Amino acid sequence: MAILEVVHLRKTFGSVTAVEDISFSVEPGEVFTIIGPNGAGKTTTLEMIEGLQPPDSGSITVGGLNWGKDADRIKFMIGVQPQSSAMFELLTVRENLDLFASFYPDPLSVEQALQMVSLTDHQGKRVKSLSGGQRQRLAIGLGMISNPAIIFLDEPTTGLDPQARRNIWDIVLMLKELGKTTILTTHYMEEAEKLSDRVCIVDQGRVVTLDTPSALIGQLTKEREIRLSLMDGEEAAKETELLAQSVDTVIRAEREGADIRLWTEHPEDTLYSLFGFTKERGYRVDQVSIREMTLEDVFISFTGKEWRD
Ligand SMILES: Nc1ncnc2c1ncn2[C@@H]1O[C@H](COP(=O)(O)OP(=O)(O)OP(=O)(O)O)[C@@H](O)[C@H]1O
Repeated sequence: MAILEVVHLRKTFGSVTAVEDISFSVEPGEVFTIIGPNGAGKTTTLEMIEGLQPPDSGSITVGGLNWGKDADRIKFMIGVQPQSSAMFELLTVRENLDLFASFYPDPLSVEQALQMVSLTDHQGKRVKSLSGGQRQRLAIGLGMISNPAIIFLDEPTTGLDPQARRNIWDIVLMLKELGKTTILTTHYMEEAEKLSDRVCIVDQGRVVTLDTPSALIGQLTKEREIRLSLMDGEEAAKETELLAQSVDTVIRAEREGADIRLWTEHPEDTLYSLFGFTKERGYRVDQVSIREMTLEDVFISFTGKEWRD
């Protein structure tokens, strides 16, 4: 049974329709990621699920319960990573966790929470002196302190350096190992691709597609991009480009200086033909690569918008 079910959610603010029609369901233990352009309605959707905003219409079921009748029980089932403004800047990491733990009947021990978010060594530091990554880990620890079944992480890695982002990824993977359900939003495609069991792309308040990262990528055309760079300069590249354009398996080819890019559904056959030609001419190939499609290509294909990082 789904642990979270959202059916035909809609929310307007005056003349602005933030969420037009959003439906999805999440299975227990999944990492479910919502991505979308700015203003797509992600935060509004999360806030409705978290009980912070009432929807205009539609229904939300959390573990078989709904906000209208079972608000108190739902509050104990979900954990929300608070914005940093919800933390007490002058209290230490440990004191913040202690305080949040006191709100719940059966919280994790502070030691467990510290360990989960790798802050044991920093427990005596005041929040105001934490690094961005440590702050964000504390925010997740505060969201987890009630030992909820579902945790909501709204852009937990935005603005963090690559190492700090990886530390958060480790926490998400650990939550999965513990059997928790994670609802994530992110602006980093690589992160969505790596961590998510399923990805839901929303645009203009609607779900435009929803599936596993590999199924979403697999829906795209089978076209692959080959990049080839020749050591023998522009003239050699021009000739090779001309040859490439006459190869049956090549859909199109472009050249910039000594670099050639071409698109094909049959990379192996195409490379045989190209290498046959360069070998015959005695041209030396400096670099060759085949670019795989990524979630970013899926995003652009479904929303028609460039991704911003
Ligand atoms: N309280 C509000 N009052 C008026 N308009 C709002 C309010 N909250 C959100 N909106 C509008 O609703 C739309 C969706 O906003 P939302 O914050 O849900 O998008 P988002 O996908 O989370 O965007 P971002 O990636 O920029 O955080 C936007 O046009 C936004 O300006």
